[in-house]
Amino acid sequence: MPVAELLQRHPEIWRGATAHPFLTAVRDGSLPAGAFDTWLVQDARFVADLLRFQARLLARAPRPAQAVLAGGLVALVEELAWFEEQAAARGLDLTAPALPATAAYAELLQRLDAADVPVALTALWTIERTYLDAWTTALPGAPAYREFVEHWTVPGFAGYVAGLEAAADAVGGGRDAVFLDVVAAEVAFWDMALGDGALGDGAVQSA
Ligand SMILES: Cc1ncc(CN)c(N)n1
Repeated sequence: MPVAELLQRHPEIWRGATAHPFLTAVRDGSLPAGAFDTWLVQDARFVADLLRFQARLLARAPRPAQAVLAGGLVALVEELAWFEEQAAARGLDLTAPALPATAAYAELLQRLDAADVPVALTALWTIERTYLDAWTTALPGAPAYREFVEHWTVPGFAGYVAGLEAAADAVGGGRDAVFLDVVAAEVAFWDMALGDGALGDGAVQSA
């Protein structure tokens, strides 16, 4: 099954991850800066975890998937530098401990080291496709967050996600279980930033 079919097979959980209240609040400007900052610090940790996962996946990837994975690794290193700049500008401490959703996502990535390559590639495509579609939902972004929304919706990122899709399809990806695990981890990650009730009671449940 092509990986893109997974989106149609699981529309509700997909919508929960890509039209989350965190994203609509980024779009309309109602997201408190503190909730965004919590999310930003945790996402920097996630990117570091993803870089390690992807490096391990590249080491065992089939020849046709190497270029897209290697290109993605370089982009993640640049992304980490960008997070460091943003954190410095906002006065954030990137050494803050991982919150539970971040730690759980890191554990999922570690478990995927033991999964076969089609499953791991499906996971990586799901991670990046979810992120792309989520930030697309937040377009154009309220002025306070516009720079971030624009950063994660550039055509180059969409092209990278398309490359991952082709790599996953070429090895027969399209596995429901790992797709559902990753999307659940993405939902939990958005929820985490709203965990202190940043948008008021019931905001997370209304996803
Ligand atoms: C939680 C999450 N998921 C995905 C991405 C995309 N690299 C990210 N930065 N953070």
